[in-house]
Amino acid sequence: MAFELLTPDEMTEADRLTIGAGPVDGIGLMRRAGGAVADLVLSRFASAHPVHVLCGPGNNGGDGYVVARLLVESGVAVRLFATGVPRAGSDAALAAAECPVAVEPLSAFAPEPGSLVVDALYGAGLSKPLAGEVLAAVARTVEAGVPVVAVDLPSGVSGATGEVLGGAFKAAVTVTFARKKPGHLLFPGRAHCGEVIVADIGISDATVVATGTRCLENDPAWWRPLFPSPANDAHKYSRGHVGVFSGGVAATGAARLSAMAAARAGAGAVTVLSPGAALAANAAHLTSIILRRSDSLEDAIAFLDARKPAVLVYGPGLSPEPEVGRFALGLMSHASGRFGALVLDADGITSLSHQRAAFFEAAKRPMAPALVLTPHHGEFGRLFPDIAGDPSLSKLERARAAAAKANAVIVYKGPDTVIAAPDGRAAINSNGTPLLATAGSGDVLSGIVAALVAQAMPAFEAACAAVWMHAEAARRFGPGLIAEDLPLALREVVARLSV
Ligand SMILES: NC(=O)C1=CN([C@@H]2O[C@H](COP(=O)(O)OP(=O)(O)OC[C@H]3O[C@@H](n4cnc5c(N)ncnc54)[C@H](O)[C@@H]3O)[C@@H](O)[C@H]2O)[C@@H](O)CC1
Ligand SMILES: [K+]
Repeated sequence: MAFELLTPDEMTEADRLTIGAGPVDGIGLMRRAGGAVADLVLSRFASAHPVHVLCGPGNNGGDGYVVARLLVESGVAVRLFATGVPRAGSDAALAAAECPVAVEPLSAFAPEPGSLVVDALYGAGLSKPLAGEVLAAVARTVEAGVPVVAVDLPSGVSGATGEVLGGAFKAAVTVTFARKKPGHLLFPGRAHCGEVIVADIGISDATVVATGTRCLENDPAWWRPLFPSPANDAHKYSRGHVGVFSGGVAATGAARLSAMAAARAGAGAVTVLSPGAALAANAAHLTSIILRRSDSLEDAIAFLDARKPAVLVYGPGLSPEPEVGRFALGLMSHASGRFGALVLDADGITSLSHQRAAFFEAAKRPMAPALVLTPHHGEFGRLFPDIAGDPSLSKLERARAAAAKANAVIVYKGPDTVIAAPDGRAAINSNGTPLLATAGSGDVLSGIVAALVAQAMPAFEAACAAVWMHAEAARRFGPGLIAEDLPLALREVVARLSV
């Protein structure tokens, strides 16, 4: 599986294990890394003249010296600008010694029309914000508008967090090695990487696994084997029954969006649980979705006892008041034997910020339902203010910390949605689209998650699949999308996943 993401530390470990196992040594890996970048330059930027290779003092710079040598050997006009000198005896020093191109100081670098910049200043070893002549080189490159090929990462982008430290190159193409890094997928770094190409430099799949990485790029390739398909003898309830709680008379649409999405994502039966005052509003807009009155926890429990739905969705169209959170806690304490999982979204999450401790305690009880929380940034900050307020944590680390704290699968939404499980597994989504930045799209997502869990897909994989399907449906529909379009747009996505 090639979807693992390696943090810079894990990548260092992969290098170490590979070199330790032999026969390739450090300079051998560096020659392969530089060779992959040179191949890319020759195939994609054949007319670039000259190529300006910018080299830093570490191994990223070492890759740059290899690139410069190989390009010169291929007849390309190359100028090489360096900041700092590779440490004596290092692989980078060896690469520099093999490079026939004269070294000019970085301060002399000025992009020329028609040129290409190869950014080999800093990669995995970025340790502080860009400053001084490096920042000036970034500014001159942006001003000149010349294309940039970044080696491993655009200098200034943290491979671990996607943060931009001080400033960063904006690459047309980034060539990284063995596997992508979280910083290629997390914003703002992702916006600096351009197209990301992963070059094989001889680090084996087994070595990648041996680093202990527990983070994946979200992709159907690894969750599709768990994607549900109905058994030949299925009936509507065996295909998974989802219950969705509706808001009051002026806020019923969100639950219906969620319910429709659940039905389109394969739930055999979906029930909207509506306050009496909103029954008529819901009834006017529902056909295949079952409608049931529910004005109290007792009403809800009566439904659970009678129908034993697999999954409940609680949040769309509700309000952030404490009683909404108390109702969620009530559902959780009556889950055992009645329903298997609870998807909390929107104000179902915000309302619990009034009773955080009770919620976290309830989530850890042995008989608690499986939980999936789908917060956007604001909701995340309200339920997990300590985690959200810790500037040392990346979005990936925040999602993981929240998943452990709430004993829940966390879908931390955004352009770079992170899905994290309480056991430490995580995924970063990469097919997101700004088309999803539209009212009601989150309600649809919660319905998809619920439907997949109701069809017995494990919660983490279901959440990953739902996030991917949601974005894929939006992409297929295209511009003009509103949330109402998403459930029908899911049809084709489900059909393709089901073959
Ligand atoms: N054998 C290996 O380990 C391999 C490493 N590879 C390359 O090696 C890179 C990692 O090399 P390193 O660990 O040496 O790290 P880097 O080359 O990314 O940077 C480390 C050096 O830059 C300095 N530095 C970091 N940030 C700075 C800043 N903002 N301003 C000024 N100086 C700064 C550090 O003090 C250190 O001297 C990868 O990104 C990849 O390109 C590849 O060649 C594949 C094989
Ligand atoms: K770089």
